[in-house]
Amino acid sequence: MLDVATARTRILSGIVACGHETVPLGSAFGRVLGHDLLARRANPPVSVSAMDGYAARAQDATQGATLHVVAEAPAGHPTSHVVQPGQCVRLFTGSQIPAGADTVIIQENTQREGDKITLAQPSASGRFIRVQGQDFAQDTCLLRAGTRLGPKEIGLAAAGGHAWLNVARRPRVSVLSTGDEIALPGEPVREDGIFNSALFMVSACLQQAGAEVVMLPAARDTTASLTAAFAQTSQTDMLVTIGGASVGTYDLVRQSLTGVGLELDFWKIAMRPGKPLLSGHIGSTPIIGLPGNPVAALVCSTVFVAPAIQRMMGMPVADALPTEPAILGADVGQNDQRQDFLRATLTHDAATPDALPVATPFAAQDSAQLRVLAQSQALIIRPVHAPAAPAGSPCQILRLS
Ligand SMILES: Nc1nc2c(c(=O)[nH]1)N[C@H]1C(S)=C(S)[C@@H](COP(=O)(O)OP(=O)(O)OC[C@H]3O[C@@H](n4cnc5c(N)ncnc54)[C@H](O)[C@@H]3O)O[C@H]1N2
Ligand code: MOO
Repeated sequence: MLDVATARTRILSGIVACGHETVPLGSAFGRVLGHDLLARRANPPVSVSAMDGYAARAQDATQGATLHVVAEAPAGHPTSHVVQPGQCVRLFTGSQIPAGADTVIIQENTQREGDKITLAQPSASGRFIRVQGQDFAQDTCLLRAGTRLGPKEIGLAAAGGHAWLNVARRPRVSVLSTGDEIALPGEPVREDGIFNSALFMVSACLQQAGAEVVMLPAARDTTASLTAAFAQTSQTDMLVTIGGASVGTYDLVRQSLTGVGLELDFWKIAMRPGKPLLSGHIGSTPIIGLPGNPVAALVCSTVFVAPAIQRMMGMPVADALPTEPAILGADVGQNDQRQDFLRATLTHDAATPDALPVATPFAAQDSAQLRVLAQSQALIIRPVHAPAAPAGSPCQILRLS
């Protein structure tokens, strides 16, 4: 069976980036920048006050000095007055610093009487002034191509004067669950029926990665039903199936996909959970067949499918899994020929906050146990044939979001 690292590399190597489109800034959250973004102008565009107070010449702003208030310049209403010796201009946070002034005296440090202020403290040159371009100069590269746009990146793009952004098109991913026993939550369900947790869980994982997900109605365990469902997916950038991937008589996904032109890359990998994973393509469309056990479906989505979607959007995704070091919180036994991904909690020792997190595996590791999965913050990765390891040993983890 193929090892996990090779399977991931092979899946990612078959991914081609989607094209770009231009979207309004207000719709750009979560998207990935197509080009480097340069500042259209400096921020701040002129030197402004960081406080409510008075602009003056620092050499006049000595303790006990009295200055003449000659103008008022609210933010958005600059004055053309040039500050002369003995003068000051009343201004507010964000007001442009008038010519001639090089310091701001905060109003708490002044006593005002009519058009005169007396200073309780001196104010040095440059004090409380945000100089032009303090944040960034015009044409500074604010964000690199491939950056995912979260709230702070959106704010930076706005500050740089961008109303529209060139972003990667969101890959459209069809997600098809299979199985005669599967019912949608809320639907009338047979006594032996199983709610379709994997469809919603996998779809959420892929949406989090940036995909536009099309959830198809579940296919029955027949070649005819599966083939009819595949016919609905022609306008898709990727097809992800759930279930029917194993060796049972009614596990018909692989055969049915072959009937509609699947070129299989691999089927079955040395992974637990996730053994019957299938990868290939129909024409230029990547096809991933996830195992039906819902925990296996999510673990495989996290390890293989979400990074493939991120690569389609031009994000930098390494072939290697983004693992981190941790300390085992419980003894673990010897591993067999499948790389294990143990559901685990993560805790941090408050006494030694710089220490590695402690990853404690749940005793229950069945790949149908969604409650254990929901309580897990990470997967402990146990290499193939790893020897037994006691609590306190180093280990590698993959964080779950
Ligand atoms: N003889 C063998 N049996 C199995 C093997 C094997 O190697 N030899 N592999 C096991 C492994 S590992 C897995 S994982 C499962 C995967 O099987 P399938 O991909 O064929 O999945 P199904 O048989 O369709 O379903 C398995 C299990 O998951 C439930 N399920 C399916 N879809 C959903 C869904 N959308 N939401 C929630 N639950 C779902 C289904 O009811 C079954 O209980 O095969 C093992 N067997
Ligand atoms: O992938 Mo399966 O869940 O290993 O049992």
